[in-house]
Amino acid sequence: MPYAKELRIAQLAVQRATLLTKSVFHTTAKGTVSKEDHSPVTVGDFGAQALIISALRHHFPDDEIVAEEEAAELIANKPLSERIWSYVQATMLEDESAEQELGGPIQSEQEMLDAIDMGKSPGGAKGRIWAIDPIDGTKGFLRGGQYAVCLALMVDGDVKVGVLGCPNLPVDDSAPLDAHAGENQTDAEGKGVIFSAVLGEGATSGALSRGALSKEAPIHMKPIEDITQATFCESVESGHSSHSDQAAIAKLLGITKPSVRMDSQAKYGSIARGAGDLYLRLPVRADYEEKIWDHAAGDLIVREAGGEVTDVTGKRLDFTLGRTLKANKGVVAAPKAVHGKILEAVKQVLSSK
Ligand SMILES: Nc1ncnc2c1ncn2[C@@H]1O[C@H](COP(=O)(O)O)[C@@H](O)[C@H]1OP(=O)(O)O
Ligand SMILES: [Mg+2]
Repeated sequence: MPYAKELRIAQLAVQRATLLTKSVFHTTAKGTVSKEDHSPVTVGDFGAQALIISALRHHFPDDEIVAEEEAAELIANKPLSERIWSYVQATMLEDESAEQELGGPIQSEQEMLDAIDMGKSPGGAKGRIWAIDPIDGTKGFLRGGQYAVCLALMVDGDVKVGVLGCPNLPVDDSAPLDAHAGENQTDAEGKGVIFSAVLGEGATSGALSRGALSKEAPIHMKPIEDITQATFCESVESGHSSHSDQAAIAKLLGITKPSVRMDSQAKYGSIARGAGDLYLRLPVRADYEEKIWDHAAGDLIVREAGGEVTDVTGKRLDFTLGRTLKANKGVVAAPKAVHGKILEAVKQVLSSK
């Protein structure tokens, strides 16, 4: 299979980084990390980014990396840096050979800071570029709801590999999404899934456990026979996408079920496995540029599961323009067969504003 090594390393790196975010969440819940500047998001974001970059550097030293965080804040804040370092040191895959495969643990706090700072690539249309979002869905993470650890490889602007670690989604692909999918899912029975895709090779899901990664199963979007029965996913945050425009589109399509609100790229994974049908992300602010790390993995996973992903004008997401999707506005993701129909409704609602 093409990109087999990249896929394997990406999956293990996401698995390990996800473990760190979970342990930060749990320690925080017990009150250990409580000061403002040691917020669980900050600690989890930096720690997960360090772990992912160190694995990528070990295997693919010449690749570029686009990641959300920079180390400057930590260099100016020693207690915060030490706090993150303690989590990074304590996080290891249970499967020892997999841990070794990732290049083993980071050796020092300085090495951790150096790793964090290797995510400053400007991105672009040429070469091999990884995009990392160590904790996508910050608000969901804090609520104990949905968040995702996201990693994608682009080659000459084309997403080739995408991996999403979603620790609070059900393992079972056929578990229906309900309106509470985004709430307090932490450590509920049977939670934790890793979605993966390689361009041209399909998309899969598997259990995201502490131990060796389980065998994965192919996933597919659900064929929609009657659009009025569709379930659509949207952000929890009304500042990230327009709930009112999305409601108007649903109404125009005759959809009567309430939307399922959840944070992060868990939305892409959920529709890719057929648990939901559509993902609508209508812009709130005309000047917001979506970040490549917020979409690269999800875009590929949905397309490889039989879906189509465009912006609100019908253009494919364009990952060649740097760290943001500056040529796109919003996201419309749906099974191929109905995407055109959804897009018509999107255009109609937007033009009537
Ligand atoms: N105005 C905005 N429009 C769309 N997305 C936004 C906006 N502001 C922030 N975001 C991004 O939305 C992502 C979360 O999406 P979701 O609502 O689907 O969970 C975050 O990565 C966040 O970026 P940031 O990390 O810079 O805050
Ligand atoms: Mg994000």
